[in-house]
Amino acid sequence: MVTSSSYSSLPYSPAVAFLSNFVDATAPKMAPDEEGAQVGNYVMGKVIGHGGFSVVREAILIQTAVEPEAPAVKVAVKVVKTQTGASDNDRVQKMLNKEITIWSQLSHPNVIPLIAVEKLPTDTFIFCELCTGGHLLSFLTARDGPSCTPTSPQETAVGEGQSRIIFNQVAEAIRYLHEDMRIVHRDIKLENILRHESGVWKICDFGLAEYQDEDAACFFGDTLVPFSEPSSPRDATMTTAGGETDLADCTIDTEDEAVGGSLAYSSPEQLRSDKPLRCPSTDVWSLGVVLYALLTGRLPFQDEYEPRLLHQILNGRYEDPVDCSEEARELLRYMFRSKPEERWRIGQVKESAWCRATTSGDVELGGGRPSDISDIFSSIRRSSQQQGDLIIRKAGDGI
Ligand SMILES: Nc1ncnc2c1ncn2[C@@H]1O[C@H](COP(=O)(O)OP(=O)(O)OP(=O)(O)O)[C@@H](O)[C@H]1O
Repeated sequence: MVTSSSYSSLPYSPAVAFLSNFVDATAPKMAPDEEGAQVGNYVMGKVIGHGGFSVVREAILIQTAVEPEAPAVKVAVKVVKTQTGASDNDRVQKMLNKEITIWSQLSHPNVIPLIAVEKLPTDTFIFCELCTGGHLLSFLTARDGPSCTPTSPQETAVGEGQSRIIFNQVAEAIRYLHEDMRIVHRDIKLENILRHESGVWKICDFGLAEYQDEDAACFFGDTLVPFSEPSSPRDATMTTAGGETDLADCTIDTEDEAVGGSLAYSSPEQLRSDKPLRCPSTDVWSLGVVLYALLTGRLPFQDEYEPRLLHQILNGRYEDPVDCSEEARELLRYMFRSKPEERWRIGQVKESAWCRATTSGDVELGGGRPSDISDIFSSIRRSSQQQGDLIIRKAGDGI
């Protein structure tokens, strides 16, 4: 009997092979990164996002594009030029390869799965699960109408119940990276947290991710520097998470490779370091910035004048969100401890009173109930498996 799996070893489905007989060989060739071009088993669709060196598009699995009865399988594809035009193109390509290596090892319901990679002479195409619900920044700003700036959320807090659902999902993704995979993300921010159509929140962008540095002084895993319980942080309207630091004490290297990530989310130890840190405490700080934005609709550390912003971060100065529960404010204080060895680890964050609490608002957000979520996760996993395991192909491998 002929089944769809009978064709799995062929580069194209029979329908595509048949249609290709009618292609005009003299027609001008389409660039592979244009809408309508075919790359691997996908047809390029519209642009849905932009990164520093990438364009992100929708793409449709070819089998589903030419077979009208089949439901269209859409994915996202990040396209990075082989020659980005940057003076340090070699470094960009090296970082891209690192991103692919790390991302391809990940498998978690709150992490966007990588599906396939196609390397052509002109571009690299990274196919991954599509999240049609936008990023967390747009989710927060959309609640306040069109007057919001595109770079920071406004005073549009989503309420503690909804914040907890979103935050617990993101924190679970970070726990998986830190504890199960020993990886640090290093670019946790609202724009890198995307909403799947099922309502589940997932992290993306592993462009700065790295394996944890087990020898680094700031790594406080079980076997190295034992975690010391911090003394109770103070409770003040303007919270200061550490002693005063003078800007002159710090080395601020402005090169991407040195600091990396977005300044408003950077930890004090990262700002003080002249090289990128590989310790999980920096992700916990950035996650604290995400939590603060969820609870208040504002970023905790923001100032148009960069030296003042650096000063706020280095001294851990933020406005205590007095309208929030004491449990939420306590969690923020421990996530914004200036000394990384005093900051809560991700496991402690997940075990905090605020994360474990339940309120009536907890079931309101799409896919919020644990039983529904696990159903969604297994169906997503099934659909990802149907699309096949990760394939990395280079030009010349029969593409
Ligand atoms: N899987 C996806 N589904 C839907 N949209 C996506 C997806 N991946 C990325 N995007 C969109 O594209 C944008 C850029 O993606 P991404 O952050 O991965 O690119 P990048 O080149 O690493 O960016 P940056 O330079 O900011 O690090 C995201 O903010 C998001 O809006």
